[in-house]
Amino acid sequence: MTVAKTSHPRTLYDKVFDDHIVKIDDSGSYLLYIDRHLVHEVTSPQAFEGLRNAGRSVRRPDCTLVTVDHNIPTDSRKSFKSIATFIDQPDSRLQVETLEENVKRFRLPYFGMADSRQGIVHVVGPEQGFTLPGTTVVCGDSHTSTHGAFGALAFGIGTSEVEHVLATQTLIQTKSKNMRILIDGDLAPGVTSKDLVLHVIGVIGTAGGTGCVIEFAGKAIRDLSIEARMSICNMSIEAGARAGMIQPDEKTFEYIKGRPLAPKGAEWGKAVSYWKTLYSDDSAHFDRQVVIKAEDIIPTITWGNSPQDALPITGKVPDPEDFADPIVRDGVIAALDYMGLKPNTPLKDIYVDKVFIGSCTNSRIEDLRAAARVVRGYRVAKNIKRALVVPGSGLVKKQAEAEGLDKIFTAAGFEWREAGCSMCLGMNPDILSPYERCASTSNRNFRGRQGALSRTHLMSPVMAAATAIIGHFTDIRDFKYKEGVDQPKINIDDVKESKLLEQAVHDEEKKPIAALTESTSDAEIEEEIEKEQAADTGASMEKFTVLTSVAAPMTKANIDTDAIIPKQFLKTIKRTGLGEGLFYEARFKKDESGKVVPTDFILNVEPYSHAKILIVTGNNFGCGSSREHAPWALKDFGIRSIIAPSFGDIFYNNSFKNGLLPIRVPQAVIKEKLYPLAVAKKEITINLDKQQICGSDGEVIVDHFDIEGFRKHCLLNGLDDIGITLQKVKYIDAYEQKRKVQFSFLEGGSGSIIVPIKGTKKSAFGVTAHEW
Ligand SMILES: CC(C)[C@H](C(=O)O)[C@@H](O)C(=O)O
Ligand code: SF4
Repeated sequence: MTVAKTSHPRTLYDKVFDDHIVKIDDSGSYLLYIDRHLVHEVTSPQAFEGLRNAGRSVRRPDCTLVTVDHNIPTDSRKSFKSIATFIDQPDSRLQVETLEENVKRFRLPYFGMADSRQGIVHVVGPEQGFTLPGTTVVCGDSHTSTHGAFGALAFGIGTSEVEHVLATQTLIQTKSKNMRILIDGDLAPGVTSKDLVLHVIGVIGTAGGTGCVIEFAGKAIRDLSIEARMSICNMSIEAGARAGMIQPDEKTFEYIKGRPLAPKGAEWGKAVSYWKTLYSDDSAHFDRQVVIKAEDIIPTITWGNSPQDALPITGKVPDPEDFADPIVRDGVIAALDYMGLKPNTPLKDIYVDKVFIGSCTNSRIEDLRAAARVVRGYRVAKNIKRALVVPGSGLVKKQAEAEGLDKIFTAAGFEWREAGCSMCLGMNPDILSPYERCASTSNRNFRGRQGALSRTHLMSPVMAAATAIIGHFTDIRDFKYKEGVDQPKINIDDVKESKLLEQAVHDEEKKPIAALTESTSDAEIEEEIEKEQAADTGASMEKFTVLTSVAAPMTKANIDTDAIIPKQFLKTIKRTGLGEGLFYEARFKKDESGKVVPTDFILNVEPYSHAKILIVTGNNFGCGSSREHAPWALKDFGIRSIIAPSFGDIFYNNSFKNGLLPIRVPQAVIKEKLYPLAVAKKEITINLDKQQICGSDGEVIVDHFDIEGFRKHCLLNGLDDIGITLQKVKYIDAYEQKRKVQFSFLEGGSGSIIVPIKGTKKSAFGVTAHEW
């Protein structure tokens, strides 16, 4: 374990980072130990396949926790028997079944659909006490940033990195910059942490936190509950940050205490002593600081297709005429057109069709309580076609039912669903129809996110609930709550929550093992393991040396990974064949007869349909979701390099793992030199070794672009970084030995959860993860 550098003042992020360094590479990249790895069905199949192909195993099942969330229907599970009979959509079913196969094959702690503890990964981790202060937490999901609310360093990773963590329990990382957002003062009544984070993103923009870990600090943050803090860190990814963090405090410790996977007995005291050291020192250096007055924030909603399109509810739909920059103006025109909005319409005059209360941002018990208080005694407005409440986990659902919230919602005309991601991105059947407008408590309003041509407006649970009742966007501060004694009761009782958690552990341990997907027998698994272990180890990646091609020009900013590869293509369990889905919504449309036909999108036009390079003038290419399907789709289409002023952090990382070279070039150089060449259909040449970009006549356009040494080395030589890390296994062993002593309270992890495997040799009732 590298000794923490204590000689100079450090930030919270610096401290957690330092405590996880396994090894610093000669090129300056860090091998970081990962304490907690959450896994779901969408981003893991290809990672497990990679392990199997290389004969590798999961290094720390006890640091791993698996659940299903994205693909599962949210219908009642009263008649649930198995995935095979419950999930109708074949590709969703295959993804969940594949996860169950992998859980069996690698003996991993798992909350399946029959387990009351199943839910959205980012709700389940904290709820179980798996997420702890000062830990490194990762998941193949961009909203892993949620867990930073506990003072954890938590970030989303791509599938190649999921595989890396499964195999090595480490990740190769570079150090991010430190950014602090200070929110002083008090939030006004009716203003929630969701308004706060939407306001922040409105101020700093979706690229505002690029390259940084943001620490949220100040009185307004300290005053928030832990669940409210989670909503803030959750959306730090929408601000472009690698992660969001909040200093852990007494409220944090109180929240964690007694949760099933939290440290117990003497380990608890040891943990708290360490957690109390996790704060930014007084004179610690922040590369960037933004100060916001809490009093300036009023209930906020979004109007466009980027979370930065946030406005106070008292505002009006923007007018393109007010924007001088042509890229921004065109973006506003396109967003208004997509969203079906007229400039200068007061936001409060906009009617909606559907309301969604759920997602990893706002589906916890406090969110549901707050929304229930709004709807109590009312009925949803006549124009509302559907209003859904989707609790974040089975246990949140039980808790809400114990408090009577479900009755309040159903009496008002809401549907009360089972836990999952649901209409946040509609990988399950919960979607909007084309042109439907939704008031949503989720975190992304990208085009097509909630269904093809869907229109999403982000807001807090109380604002969404009030919209459902009034029928159009409403300022919650003007809303008349019905608090009278004649109203249905909400029985808030926090004691019940810990009882429910305890009870769930007890019940689930006693239950007969749920029937997991059974297509592979245990004997077959054993045979497979032997074969795989005898197989060759070490995968490799396509080399990148010199690339010459025409380049396809694009001008948009904030091209998100939902646009690069929409959700319907995420249901594959393979890495290949995704080229067909690349920029699907922009590349294809339906003609009058309903036939799908190509549009005049740049990649459909010769010679760009054969371009190997993309040149993008707008900032923040690849922002949003962690889906590695985005670089897979680009690669499958034939693209090998993207040149842009800036990139989404996770997309940038994921590209390198797939032999794709993202190059950051100043916007002015792109606009003045590279873009004109692309438009003129001239070839350009990228030389990775020289770090140069040249024009078709050999003229040097970019003399020296930046790329980190380690990444360059891997790309030039086509090296698989899992193989490289495994050569350093003695350092990982040494770190783990020291961790056992210094951070003994992290041992155990998810190890006490019974792995639901029927008929294994170990026990007829399953095995606990630590036995393996
Ligand atoms: C499926 C997953 C890769 C994705 C993410 O990383 O965010 C999803 O959770 C989302 O919200 O778009
Ligand atoms: S953002 Fe939505 S889809 Fe992604 S993990 Fe959260 S709830 Fe699931």
